[in-house]
Amino acid sequence: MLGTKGAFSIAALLCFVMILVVYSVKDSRVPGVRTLLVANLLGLGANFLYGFGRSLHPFVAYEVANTLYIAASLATLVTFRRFFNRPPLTIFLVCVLAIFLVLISTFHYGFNSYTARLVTVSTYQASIGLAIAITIFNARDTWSSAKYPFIFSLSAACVIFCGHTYRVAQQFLRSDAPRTLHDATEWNVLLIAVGAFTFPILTLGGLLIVHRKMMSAAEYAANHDFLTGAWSRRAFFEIGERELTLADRKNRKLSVMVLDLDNMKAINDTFGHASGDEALTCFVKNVTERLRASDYLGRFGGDEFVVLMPETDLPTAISVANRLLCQIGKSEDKTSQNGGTTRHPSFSVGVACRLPRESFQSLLKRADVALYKAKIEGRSQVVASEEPLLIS
Ligand SMILES: Nc1nc2c(ncn2[C@@H]2O[C@H](COP(=O)(O)OP(=O)(O)OP(=O)(O)O)[C@@H](O)[C@H]2O)c(=O)[nH]1
Repeated sequence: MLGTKGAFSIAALLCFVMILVVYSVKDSRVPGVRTLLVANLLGLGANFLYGFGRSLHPFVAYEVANTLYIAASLATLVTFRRFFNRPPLTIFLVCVLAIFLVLISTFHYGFNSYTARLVTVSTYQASIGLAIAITIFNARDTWSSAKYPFIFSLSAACVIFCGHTYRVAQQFLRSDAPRTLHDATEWNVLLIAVGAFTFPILTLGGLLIVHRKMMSAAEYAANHDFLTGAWSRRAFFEIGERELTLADRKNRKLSVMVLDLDNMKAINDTFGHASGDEALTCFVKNVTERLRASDYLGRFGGDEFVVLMPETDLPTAISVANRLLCQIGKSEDKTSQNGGTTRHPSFSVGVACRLPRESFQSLLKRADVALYKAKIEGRSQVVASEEPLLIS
């Protein structure tokens, strides 16, 4: 049967392995990774001292070991709060650590009681397990479609809460409750093993979350334009083909509009490239705010954008384009927060509604031809295409 020293040694080894793995994602830019690294360093020290510190000075065996353990779990809590952009509550947690240290010293030097120390440590650990579980649960709206890393971590935090609560209860209920940390009764070893192993397991959950966040960031970068956040050309085509199939199946209309900012070159040449960038970003934000949630705005390149409007016929698409032009294209240039001026260039729009069995490329081409007409007819206007083109 595994003894308590064996359990602490394995837990220390697991923390060491976790350090090596977490270190490999330290440059992932996911907030919380460095705190997770610190948590495992502290956990490694705590488990080592719990296992072998009794041969050292009592202050190291009791105060230092317990403080490292609690600091490790506080750092884990901060990690999970950072994962979900919650404030780390550093000052509050430092106060918790100080109170803990005072209590442990009191139950060591003032009134030497193993039970009192056990209750203190396990109550803290149960509270931290609960706090981590609540943090993960409260952020469920931000869990991506792949929920596994979040459910895994939530379960590990719940096991920590239940395990430590059970340990405290058993200390009062059982006649053979342990009198020292290294008491070799089966249930003492079992509970210590559960407590010691769940933190590396929680780290594993954290790593799964980091991995998920890295994948989400990569997916976002591949599918969105870096400057404006609009859908990338590639993603827009994928969405277009999907919506086209859907429109066919449900026998619904599908419209697109191609929007091109007027005289962007003049803005860049007169006010600088940064001003041009800001005009593009501002344009996307303004258009997005005025579209339905079911519409898609993509950047096709330069100052040309495309909007895909499912379930929209031509008259509706034209009125949407005119509304956008009226509300955004005719806005005055505004003084921005940093004292500069945000340019609101006007734009030209080509609109097309899908003809029966028409391909997505042909639909886009017709809208593009209509845009060209709008440009040569004087810009800042909407032109609709009704002519089918012979493109398959
Ligand atoms: N600042 C900035 N400018 C861009 C970006 N992409 C394209 N442009 C500029 O947008 C301009 C696009 O030129 P065109 O569409 O040919 O012409 P235009 O000046 O907008 O004039 P019309 O479209 O004919 O009204 C070029 O000067 C590009 O340098 C970008 O990401 N940032």
